[in-house]
Amino acid sequence: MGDKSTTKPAQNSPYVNTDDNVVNFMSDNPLNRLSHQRKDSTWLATTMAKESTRFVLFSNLHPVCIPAESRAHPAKASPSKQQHLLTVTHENIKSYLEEHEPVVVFLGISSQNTSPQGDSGKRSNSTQESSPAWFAVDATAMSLDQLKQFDSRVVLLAVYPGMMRIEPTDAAVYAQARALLAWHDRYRFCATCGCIATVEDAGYKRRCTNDDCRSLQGAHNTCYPRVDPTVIMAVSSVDQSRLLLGRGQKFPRSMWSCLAGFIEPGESIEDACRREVKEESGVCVGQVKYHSSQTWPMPSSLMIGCLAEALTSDITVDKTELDDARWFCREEVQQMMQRRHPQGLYLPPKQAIAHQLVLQWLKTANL
Ligand SMILES: NC(=O)C1=CN([C@@H]2O[C@H](COP(=O)(O)OP(=O)(O)OC[C@H]3O[C@@H](n4cnc5c(N)ncnc54)[C@H](O)[C@@H]3O)[C@@H](O)[C@H]2O)C=CC1
Repeated sequence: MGDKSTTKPAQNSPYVNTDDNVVNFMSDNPLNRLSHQRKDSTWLATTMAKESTRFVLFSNLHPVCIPAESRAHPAKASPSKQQHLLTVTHENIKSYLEEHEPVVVFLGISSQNTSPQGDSGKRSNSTQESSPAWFAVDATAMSLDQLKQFDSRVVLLAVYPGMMRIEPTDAAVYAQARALLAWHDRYRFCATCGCIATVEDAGYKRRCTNDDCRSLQGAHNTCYPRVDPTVIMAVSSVDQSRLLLGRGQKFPRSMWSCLAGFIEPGESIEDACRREVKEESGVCVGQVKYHSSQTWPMPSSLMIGCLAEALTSDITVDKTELDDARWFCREEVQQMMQRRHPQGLYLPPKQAIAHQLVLQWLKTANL
């Protein structure tokens, strides 16, 4: 599906994915995950203890961040609201690890030129080593005062919209770490037999402690981190002149977005798009084309972004799912995109795949 050579749109389709490399926010992870090292406990222990190794911290699944101005080049700093993940050394958190034995997840090894930013200023000189390793730590048992001892400017970023403020260079690392820590937070017990399940494979597996448990035989999805595929689609009207947008019940009052929903077991992406749009808005959808994807670690979605064509136009809103749904003409969509809509209506920010799908629709709609 990700292979663009196999996803070329049909001739005469108005949808042409002009961006060969769609890189959404939280994509393009700069870390090499080195999955083959996850079972090597000796290597992991040695790597964790290295001076150059960096630990990112989460408290109640909120990332511990510092303002982006702390970059090495303040002149190029982003607006002050931007945040970096705080990183600390093994020396900084050794006693916390020993005392609390928190969940620790190995994230990967950074290459020298692409490592995420956001050092606390208190870590050791990592430039001596070309490829520092990165780990994520559940630091929930640390008080805010303890966290502030690493850096007095630390903040805990809320999930949404807080995480939109994470610097793009750190965003994929945040997503990887949060998705895994959120999984451990909810799956402490074996889903097959209910016994305690312990962390294995550097945080990428949980193992049931009951020797008779069926989850210990074969590949069991109860042992591995969840990824929940979720479709999100920009639905174009039959004549391509309008876009279908909806308002979720928990959305800010004036925000509209693409319709979205979880893929059900045994369902294709295309079928899920058609079902979700029909259920939520009553609109029938025909052609569905893949556009791009976005990890959405709240807690474990993989957003599969599509461009779709409606076959019908009458709308019947499912009020249990949506507050409202309606067609918007191109001019209105542009006004919403540029935040100059007369009624103050707007779209999700550029970090959300919904925004990118609408942008693509604006670029390619055949008007
Ligand atoms: N990145 C983006 O641009 C956007 C992301 N999203 C995300 O897409 C996801 C789905 O959107 P909505 O349907 O509007 O969410 P929602 O939160 O309104 O609906 C979720 C409901 O779906 C059901 N459900 C079915 N399978 C589920 C599963 N595997 N996990 C959790 N709930 C499941 C539950 O009843 C739940 O209440 C949400 O996580 C939302 O945050 C939604 C819109 C834009």
